[in-house]
Amino acid sequence: MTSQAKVVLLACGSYNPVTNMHLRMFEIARDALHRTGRYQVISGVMSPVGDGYSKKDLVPSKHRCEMLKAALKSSDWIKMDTWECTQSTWSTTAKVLRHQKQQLEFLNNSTHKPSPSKRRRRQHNSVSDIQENQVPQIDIEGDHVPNIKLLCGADLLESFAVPGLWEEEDIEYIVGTHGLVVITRYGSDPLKFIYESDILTKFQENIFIVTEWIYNDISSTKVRRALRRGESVKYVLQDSVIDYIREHHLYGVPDNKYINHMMPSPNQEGNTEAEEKDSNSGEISVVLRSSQDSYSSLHLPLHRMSTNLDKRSPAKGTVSGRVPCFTDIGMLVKRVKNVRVGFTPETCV
Ligand SMILES: Nc1ncnc2c1ncn2[C@@H]1O[C@H](COP(=O)(O)OP(=O)(O)OP(=O)(O)O)[C@@H](O)[C@H]1O
Ligand SMILES: NC(=O)c1ccc[n+]([C@@H]2O[C@H](COP(=O)(O)O)[C@@H](O)[C@H]2O)c1
Repeated sequence: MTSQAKVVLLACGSYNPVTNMHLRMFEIARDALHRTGRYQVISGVMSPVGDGYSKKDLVPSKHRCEMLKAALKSSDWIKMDTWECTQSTWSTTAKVLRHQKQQLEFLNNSTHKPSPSKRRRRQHNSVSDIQENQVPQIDIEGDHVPNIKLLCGADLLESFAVPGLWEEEDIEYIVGTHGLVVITRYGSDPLKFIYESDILTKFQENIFIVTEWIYNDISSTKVRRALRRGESVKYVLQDSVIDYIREHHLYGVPDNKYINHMMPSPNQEGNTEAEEKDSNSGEISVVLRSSQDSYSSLHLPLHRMSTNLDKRSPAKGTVSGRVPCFTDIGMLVKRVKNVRVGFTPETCV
């Protein structure tokens, strides 16, 4: 029986924001590699691009990392490495691969896992609270350093042909030394693309194309567009990511439109009280009527409101005519399930 080659899958991307498809790519790739019987995938690493990458609508890496961190709670084998996004300038993918390779060699040569040096700790300060994820925990057994393969969508492979985007020597290093696992994407024809490229044909045996039969053309661009328009992205992103986006008002999420689509995930329910304590700028009580026609009141911290209420003199009381828009109230009570708001449009200005 031949021994299986150990593989680490590395995916570089903007993750702006991370989608379920970014996570699924790892599952699809691992299944495909395992099916061959030749590989054992021991870990997955996601490396978010740094802020120096001048891509339209790229939100700061601090947010993208926090969203990734939240999303990766659902995986026990995919980790984030924040090295790339804490560099002062944009790092090419070849450079990220070199760094990952060094890390693995270091791990392999030492009996102890590396602890971040003081310098690294300083570098990571800008990305709050994600230190525990910065060095992916990879268990290496045996003498062989695992092979790192770049995991990507077919569009990334096809971007190799964009003039000036990739250095030829980088492509040679990525494909020749490491290898690619390419997930098919709508509208792409990776086999034809490889056929048309001399350099890719040369290293063809290092390119593993995986057809995603459960076709899904989620992209972060489409997600950002939906968010901007106040449309639902539930089941496209992890609930924790949706929660984060809403809390930090990323991607132009409207405060007050189509709010039913932005209902909180179950893990956010019950937060209201904590947020009240948070508030140092007063609160407002909103009277609510449940479907059983019983009434309850909800105290809402003013600093969460996107209304014209005068924060300098917050008066505790019922909603008054100073709340500018009915749907703002919908926003305010969004954490209460099965409740109809028991006030009238007169509360709008
Ligand atoms: N639906 C998908 N199918 C296959 N690969 C995908 C899919 N979505 C993203 N990828 C791949 O995930 C990697 C990281 O994606 P990245 O966040 O940079 O792109 P994206 O989701 O296409 O974002 P954007 O729309 O902002 O360009 C890339 O290799 C990309 O090809
Ligand atoms: N020359 C290069 O190394 C090169 C060029 C373009 C994109 N990339 C990387 O590809 C990933 C995805 O980029 P896009 O989101 O622009 O498709 C990013 O991690 C980016 O850094 C690398």
